[in-house]
Amino acid sequence: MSLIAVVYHSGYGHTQRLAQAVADGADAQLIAIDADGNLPEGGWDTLLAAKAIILGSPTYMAGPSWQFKKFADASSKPWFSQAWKDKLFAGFTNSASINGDKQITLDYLFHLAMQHGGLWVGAGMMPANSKAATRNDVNWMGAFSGAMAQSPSDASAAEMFAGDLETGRLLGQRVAAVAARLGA
Ligand SMILES: Cc1cc2nc3c(=O)[nH]c(=O)nc-3n(C[C@H](O)[C@H](O)[C@H](O)COP(=O)(O)O)c2cc1C
Repeated sequence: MSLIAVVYHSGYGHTQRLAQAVADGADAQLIAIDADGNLPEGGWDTLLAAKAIILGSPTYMAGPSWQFKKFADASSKPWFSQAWKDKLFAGFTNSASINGDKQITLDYLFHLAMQHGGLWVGAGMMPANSKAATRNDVNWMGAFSGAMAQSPSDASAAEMFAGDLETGRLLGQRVAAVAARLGA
């Protein structure tokens, strides 16, 4: 089975929970970017070995956190040799507002993957946008380029919406399925 890595930052635990759901769906290895923007020992080696890299960050001030951006800038080292070329990539984000400019974060993750010569796997989920839709439905925010989650500003990570976690799990599952189909 392909090695899939989920590399993410989370300041307060919400994106961490979403990352865990994505990793569960992909049977992936989790790599947490720490509070100083650094990877744990062996993190870069795992990313190099991975067939697919799933990127995750909370949306802070209309973009990824600075810790995630520090990781992204440090990935200029594998970029120089295009060491991540042709890997599969996907992305997810979480923020307090329903919109909150989450799309900008997903777009950033997409463009980072493109700089690395990667192949992007989108959400591939229909939106839950009927009158009957609730926040516990899969893809209730109707994101197509990745998984979005909303954590109200006064909600703990333990209170995250089941639909968002399931959306993350399904994104991970899709990346694993695409990797298997490509024989990656
Ligand atoms: C510095 C900072 C900036 C934020 N900017 C946004 C934002 O632009 N849009 C939004 O909807 N929420 C914003 N939030 C709220 C976070 O996205 C939200 O609390 C999220 O659940 C945090 O995820 P985490 O627990 O993984 O760090 C911001 C929070 C912080 C601390």
